[in-house]
Amino acid sequence: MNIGLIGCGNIGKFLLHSLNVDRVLPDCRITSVYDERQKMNPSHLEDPVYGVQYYSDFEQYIHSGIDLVIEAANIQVVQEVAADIVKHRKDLIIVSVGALADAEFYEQLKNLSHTYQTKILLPSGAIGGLDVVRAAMSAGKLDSVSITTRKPPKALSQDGLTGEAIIFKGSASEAILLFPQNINVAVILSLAGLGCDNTSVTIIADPSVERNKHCIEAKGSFGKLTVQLENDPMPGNPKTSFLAALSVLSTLKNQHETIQIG
Ligand SMILES: NC(=O)C1=CN([C@@H]2O[C@H](COP(=O)(O)OP(=O)(O)OC[C@H]3O[C@@H](n4cnc5c(N)ncnc54)[C@H](OP(=O)(O)O)[C@@H]3O)[C@@H](O)[C@H]2O)C=CC1
Ligand SMILES: O=C([O-])CC(=O)C(=O)O
Repeated sequence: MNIGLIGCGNIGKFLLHSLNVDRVLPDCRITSVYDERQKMNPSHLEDPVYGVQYYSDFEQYIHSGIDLVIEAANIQVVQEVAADIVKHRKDLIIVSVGALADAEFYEQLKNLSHTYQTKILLPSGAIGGLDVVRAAMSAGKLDSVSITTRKPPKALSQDGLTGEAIIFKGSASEAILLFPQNINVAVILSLAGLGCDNTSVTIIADPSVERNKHCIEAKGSFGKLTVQLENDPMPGNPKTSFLAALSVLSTLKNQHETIQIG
């Protein structure tokens, strides 16, 4: 499978290395990278390290023989290109899932993926427990869902703190507007469960932690779920957990499995 990538930051570079150098999924290879900000002429450039071509022209990129696109850039990029990707009948993995907190945009993409018979895949990212939340939700057995995220101050632009500080308390809808690079996890949790307006979020900057910690709690007539994660951050971006990058590989791998677990 030929993959198109958008976003060559921490997650993107990890994917390039894992898929094109380590060949962890031998059938999958990133062949094309898109960044419309790069005004190149000619509009594509070959990368000798990863063997990919870079495109700043969307039409050339989307017609470069790719089967699926992975977005690992930011929410704005999802808003700008996701619909066009689906309209070109390419499957799409969205990592900046915060873009889908906009219910109208979410519905638009859902309808397009139905019309154009494509799949939009949303990795679990830096958290777990979504299987339980979805299962409870599917029969209306879910009453409340919350996530408490605790990160080192530098990840939240709160350098200089000497003690822990709650920097946000509210809904996932509000959280993703204020912390678009830090709380995509709250949006995927919301999409699995009660929606962005009904999922509670607390964000704490804590100088005593080095890992990104997420605590998910869900309650309903199914019982109670508590998931605690202590994620190592990506080396180049303290905001982003390594698990988020791994979850993209897992999503890719899962696509081809005939037996689906969970
Ligand atoms: N779902 C989840 O659980 C998680 C989601 N995320 C989200 O995943 C995304 C990627 O994370 P991460 O790799 O750590 O982020 P980085 O900031 O390290 O990388 C983002 C990359 O996207 C590039 N970029 C920005 N604008 C464009 C554009 N218009 N076209 C193409 N590329 C562009 C940036 O380039 P430049 O630096 O030159 O601007 C940068 O290289 C982020 O949105 C992050 O918030 C992260 C962790 C968990
Ligand atoms: O990687 C993490 O721990 C969470 C994160 O940045 C996000 O959800 O945006």
